[in-house]
Amino acid sequence: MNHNAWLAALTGELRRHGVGPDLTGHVVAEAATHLTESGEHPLRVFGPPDAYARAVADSLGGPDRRPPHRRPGPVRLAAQGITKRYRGRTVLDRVDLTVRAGEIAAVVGANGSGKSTFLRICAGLVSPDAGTVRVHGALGYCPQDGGTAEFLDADEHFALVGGGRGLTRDTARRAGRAGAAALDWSPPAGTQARHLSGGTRQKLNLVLARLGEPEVLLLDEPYQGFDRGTYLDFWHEVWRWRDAGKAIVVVTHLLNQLDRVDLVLDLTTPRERAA
Ligand SMILES: Nc1ncnc2c1ncn2[C@@H]1O[C@H](COP(=O)(O)OP(=O)(O)OP(=O)(O)O)[C@@H](O)[C@H]1O
Repeated sequence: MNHNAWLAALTGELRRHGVGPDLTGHVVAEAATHLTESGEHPLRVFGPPDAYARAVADSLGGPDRRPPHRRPGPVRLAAQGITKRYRGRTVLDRVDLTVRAGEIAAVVGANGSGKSTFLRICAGLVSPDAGTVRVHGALGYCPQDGGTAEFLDADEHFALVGGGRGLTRDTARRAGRAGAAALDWSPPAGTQARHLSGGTRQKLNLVLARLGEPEVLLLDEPYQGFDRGTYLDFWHEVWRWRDAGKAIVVVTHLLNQLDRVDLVLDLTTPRERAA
């Protein structure tokens, strides 16, 4: 089955599973972009179209809904009045978000609405033109892509990033391997990151973001390339972290019903909404 046949089958399966036309378009476009960029085979990355469509449908509120919301704790992330312009175009216009310990916030919006830019500003990687970000506690950031070093294997990543967070080599390796196991991944010793599939590199990114148990987690579409089982494992992990008192921000396209999270920041502009 080639890319186009797989994408056509995915479109049909998503509709058959009751996913609306807009979201189906988003999901198929995301998958197409990932396949074009990675050059990987769809069956290897996403599995059969029916299984992937079922995972997406589940994420929209099947039987596997989030557990009850616990009482949130102190403010961990406070972004106020965030404004960013690129080449005279306003990408973010006075955006506010406050996330407390024990809360999950989703950042949603159309392609190019500034979701990644907002997260990068919260992570301190990009300066806003106006506004402030205050983070209370350590911060872990999982980028949409990149973020791994081509010639290092998983254990070397754990040691390097863990070392930066005050963990010994052994502790970092144990924590990294436990995080990987929670995503159903056993990193092979000696396999450099450049030889991992796109989805597995994202698992590595996610595990690295969590090393040292930071209080605030910023996750930029971390599940791209995950198969269905890993995608569901991912949400169970996010809920576990939330219940352990972490403040979590997830950029996502897939959750327009958003019943798995506590807060939603929608960056769609009124003009885009009217279009
Ligand atoms: N460093 C940069 N220089 C110039 N323009 C940029 C830069 N970074 C982002 N942009 C522009 O800002 C806008 C928002 O980009 P961003 O990646 O934050 O959107 P997004 O909502 O995350 O998109 P997507 O859903 O496609 O991932 C886009 O028009 C993008 O081209």
